Amino acid sequence: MSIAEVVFVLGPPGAGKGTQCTRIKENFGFIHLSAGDLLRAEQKAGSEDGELIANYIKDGKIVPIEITIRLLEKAVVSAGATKVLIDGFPRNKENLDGWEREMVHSGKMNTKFMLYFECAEEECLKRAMGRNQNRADDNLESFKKRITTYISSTVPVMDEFRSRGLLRKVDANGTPDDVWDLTRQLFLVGFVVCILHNKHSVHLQITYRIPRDNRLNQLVHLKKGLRYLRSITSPPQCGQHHFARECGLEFRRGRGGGSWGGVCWSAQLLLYFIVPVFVCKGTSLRQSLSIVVEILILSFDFLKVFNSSAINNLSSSS
Ligand SMILES: Nc1ncnc2c1ncn2[C@@H]1O[C@H](COP(=O)(O)OP(=O)(O)O)[C@@H](O)[C@H]1O
Ligand SMILES: Nc1ccn([C@H]2C[C@H](O)[C@@H](COP(=O)(O)OP(=O)(O)O)O2)c(=O)n1
Repeated sequence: MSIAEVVFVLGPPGAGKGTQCTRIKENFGFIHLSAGDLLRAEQKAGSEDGELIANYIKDGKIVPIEITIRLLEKAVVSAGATKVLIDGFPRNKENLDGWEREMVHSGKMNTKFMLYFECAEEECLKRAMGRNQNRADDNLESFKKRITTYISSTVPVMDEFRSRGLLRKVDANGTPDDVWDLTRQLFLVGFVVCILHNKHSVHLQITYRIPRDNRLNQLVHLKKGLRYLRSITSPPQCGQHHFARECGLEFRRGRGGGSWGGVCWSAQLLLYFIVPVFVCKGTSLRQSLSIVVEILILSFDFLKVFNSSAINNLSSSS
């Protein structure tokens, strides 16, 4: 069986993690595991850890990792899933260390990235109080404790993912539909290809959809790819006027200056949705097409760096 690819989902209590996870599950074929739900179910099933779990949850504290990891592993294995969302985990350093020790280093699962739903505390409180799921911890006193635990224990774990370049932040203050619009973009990775040809040349337009986070790494990768492409094709023409400049790999300095901070906003916007257009000219159509194939292979490689499994949209017309 292939190794499960895991996306963690975090954010303050009541931010709407579960709500968005349901949509991700329906649209992108993930299974959704909520660490909190698994713990609550274990408690209700009357397990020997039941009382301990109940006390931790009421006090807004984080249950010891041995219990949580056992439940998570069992759920992933029994679902036989390869794309897994784990909501509400890792909640503290102990959770993260346990996960890496038991799951990652043992080769059982791969961590893809962490999705972070950022939402104002008052809004979270309002949502949690209106949740109506009869939860023992959806009261003001428990909520305050959960927020305190979130700030002291969970935020450092998110910082760790940020420093690894694996944190994808979503503004979760809007309506569920607004938040979904932002969330889905992070999973839409792929490219659309349009091929037009005549006798000797092939006009190839590739539209990439890549996540907005970690754009600088993408830019570096893209730079390498484009340099290579320019060596095998005529210089790429550009579907978007800005792109010409970016293909030339000149960065305008942002107002902030500095080395990384200086990469300008337009480059960042471009990386969200890139439309390079290549005119592939060979001595024959066959030769032009072989160049096209090479570009496509490179495009796949390019996307592998992000979420190759999510390549979801490949079409061609001629
Ligand atoms: N964007 C949103 N705007 C308003 N209410 C929301 C939003 N997202 C979720 N909710 C509601 O807020 C409550 C908490 O959402 P939930 O997904 O359970 O949060 P979490 O899993 O982060 O604790 C639920 O009643 C849900 O219907
Ligand atoms: N990794 C985890 C996840 C949840 N828990 C416990 C402690 C949390 O306050 C409760 C509820 O978590 P859940 O993710 O369902 O809810 P909120 O995001 O806090 O609304 O479960 C835990 O101990 N360890």
